[in-house]
Amino acid sequence: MIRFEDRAAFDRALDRLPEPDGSAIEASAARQAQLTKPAGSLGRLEEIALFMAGWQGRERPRADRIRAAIFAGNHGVAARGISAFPPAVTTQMVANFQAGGAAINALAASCGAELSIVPLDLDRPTADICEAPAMSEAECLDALNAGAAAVTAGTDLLFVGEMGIANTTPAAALCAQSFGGLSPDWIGRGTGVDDNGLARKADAVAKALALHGPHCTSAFETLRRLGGREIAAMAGAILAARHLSVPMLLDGFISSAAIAPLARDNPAITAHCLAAHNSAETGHARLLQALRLKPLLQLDMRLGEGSGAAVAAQIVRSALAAHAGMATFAEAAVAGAL
Ligand SMILES: Cc1cc2ncn([C@H]3O[C@H](COP(=O)(O)O)[C@@H](O)[C@H]3O)c2cc1C
Ligand SMILES: O=C(O)c1cccnc1
Repeated sequence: MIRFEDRAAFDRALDRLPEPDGSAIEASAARQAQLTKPAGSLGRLEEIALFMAGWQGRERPRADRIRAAIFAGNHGVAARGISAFPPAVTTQMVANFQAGGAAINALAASCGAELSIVPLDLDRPTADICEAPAMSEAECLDALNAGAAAVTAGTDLLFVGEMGIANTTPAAALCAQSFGGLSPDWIGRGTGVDDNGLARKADAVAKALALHGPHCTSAFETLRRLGGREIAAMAGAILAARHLSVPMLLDGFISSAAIAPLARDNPAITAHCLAAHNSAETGHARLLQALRLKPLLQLDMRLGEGSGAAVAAQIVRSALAAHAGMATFAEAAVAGAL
């Protein structure tokens, strides 16, 4: 298991990222070239198979052990009227996850993922990012480590998700801080705020950036000041997964925003991640471009919880089923290309 002892350990882990297993990728590509289909005809399914081969270190990667971790946190900035729902919904939805009644329960079961729910100090919202850093150094480290603790070596595929009323606002702030651009580019309606709510979000992001921007000199500091516990937990899980060579699916706007400050410091952090889908939330398409990730799906989803990743996991399973299960030209006695 990975644990970040202090912020310097987190910085070091982000600085020294392991690479995928090149020989497994080569072996997998050699097998792919022999399968009974025109070269390239399975399109991105072929890329996915090689991606998974590299991180799993095997010619025929598997999708038997899929795990999902959903992190939940509450946000002080929610008091600014920036969500269409009250903050109490975070805790209520955690109970719903635990009872099996949320979208992610159904979708995780459908893709065969083992789901863990990780509530993070729900009775202690983070500070309002317009007034103070969201978290102390110790709180941020705890959240990063809660994420890291959810990652198990030998997992075939991992995805992370979140629940935290108001968290599209810190997510927008993280994007603006990490990649620049105008705040409105990163601000969307989240759970469905009206125009006044949208204006309050823009105001909150502008205030937070003015207060913290000059101090956001590292990924850790950016997450600590502008993020939230569930967001830092997703970042910790992403970095830990990299060090345990576990391939990942990123979900929507918020899970992609969690990796943004890491990518700002070390763009190579995205190499073990596939982007599951392009969320309907404003800013996600721009964010995926900045991360240089091409989403697998465009389903107009905008839920979070890891829901888009659970659907995309089905695509990964299909890719690996074809790669492992198809006959070669020789085995099937089919003539190869002229
Ligand atoms: C019932 C319900 C279930 C959810 N599941 C995920 N979210 C999503 O909506 C929230 C972010 O949007 P905003 O910034 O507008 O609050 C997060 O909790 C996110 O996971 C939900 C929201 C609600 C209301
Ligand atoms: O894309 C997401 O992750 C998202 C969008 C809106 C609300 N909650 C989550």
